[in-house]
Amino acid sequence: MMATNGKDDCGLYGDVSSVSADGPAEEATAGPKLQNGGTVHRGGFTFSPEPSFEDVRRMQAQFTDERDWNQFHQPRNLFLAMVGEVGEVAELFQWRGEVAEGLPDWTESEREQLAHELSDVLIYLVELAEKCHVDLPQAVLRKMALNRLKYPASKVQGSAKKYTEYKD
Ligand SMILES: Nc1ccn([C@H]2C[C@H](O)[C@@H](COP(=O)(O)OP(=O)(O)OP(=O)(O)O)O2)c(=O)n1
Repeated sequence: MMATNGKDDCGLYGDVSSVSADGPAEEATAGPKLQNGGTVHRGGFTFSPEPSFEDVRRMQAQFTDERDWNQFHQPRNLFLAMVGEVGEVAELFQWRGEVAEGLPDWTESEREQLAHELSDVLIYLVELAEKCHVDLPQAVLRKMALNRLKYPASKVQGSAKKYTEYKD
């Protein structure tokens, strides 16, 4: 069972009524059509349902407490550590040219290295959010609702233009 924040689990798209004082547009609350009991399958790949962000927050808090490292884990340090790990992800991609989805030309060892570096980024991101008191899972829901408002599917279909480039 996934851990919660003691808040109502309001589903994948949450209560986004706080997005706008005028109330959310229909597209913001509905979200994309979901298949197979709520999981969108794309390219045959999905994540495991666990651990949740809250699980990761708790495990990292335990890891740092056990080492008396919380004294070093202020927001700025965590942000810099996260950026450093993003740089390590960049190193794995640099000089390779374009990389196809699923990384078919990568060795198992290279894939595992990428999994490690992406995990480092996530671990620091989750701890940074914790130390800044950003409830990350709910913040993601609110931001995705905003993204759907900013980029209505009917308007931007097949175009990668920034929302500021649309005239109306
Ligand atoms: N002060 C620290 C040091 C490490 N970690 C944890 C969080 C990261 O998941 C991982 C980062 O460890 P390293 O700094 O050793 O970085 P790498 O694992 O990427 O090693 P390397 O830089 O050799 O690739 O360990 C942490 O929480 N706090």
